[in-house]
Amino acid sequence: MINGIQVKVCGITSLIDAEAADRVGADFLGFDLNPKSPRHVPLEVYHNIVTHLPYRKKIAVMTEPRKEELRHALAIGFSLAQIHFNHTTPLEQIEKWSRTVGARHLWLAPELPPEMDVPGEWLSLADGFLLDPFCADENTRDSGDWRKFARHRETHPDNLWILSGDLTPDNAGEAVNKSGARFVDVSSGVEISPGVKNTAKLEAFARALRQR
Ligand SMILES: O=C(O)c1ccccc1NCC(=O)[C@H](O)[C@H](O)COP(=O)(O)O
Repeated sequence: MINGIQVKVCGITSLIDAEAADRVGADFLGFDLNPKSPRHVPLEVYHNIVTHLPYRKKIAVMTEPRKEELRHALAIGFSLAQIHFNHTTPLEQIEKWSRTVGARHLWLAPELPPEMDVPGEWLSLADGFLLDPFCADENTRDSGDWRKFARHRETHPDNLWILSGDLTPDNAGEAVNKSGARFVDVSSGVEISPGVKNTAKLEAFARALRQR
């Protein structure tokens, strides 16, 4: 927790990076299990890392997983699964993911078009939602997308709302202040290359949250 904000550092691929994230105050560490991701972490490496950091919450980051993959992730010690999926995914599929691990072990990270809100029928299926409120147009970022995050958080306080997507040391303070987020997720904004974190950027990110 940094200045009242919970932090997840995602895309951890090494013990060095896990320890650096831990030192700056990350509450959650995200491990990408998608083999196609440049941040993919093989399970042997994951096991080696968590042996040294057993007390941190570990998130399995997955893209539209099969039921068996999801079940396996929880069985080998991940605290919960974060599923990335397209907004057109049928409700029955999301219900299956939820039934497989239980809503309290599930975060959903839907790719939503800017004009689309999280559908009401998804809310009971997962504890948390990652909402990426950034949009291509810099000019509308301030007025539209921060409000979208804030609106979800205020309207549905029983869910955990996690601000994610393109957060950096430069924009984290403003992002939190304008969105009202109490939980942020950062990955590429604290890297020197995909899957390799940078201690100075992690420290700068933490400083931005402390000084906001
Ligand atoms: O990081 C990836 O390569 C990735 C690939 C496929 C699905 C999800 C992926 N990453 C998720 C995350 O890193 C974070 O949870 C989050 O979306 C923030 O990422 P960033 O915008 O890089 O801060």
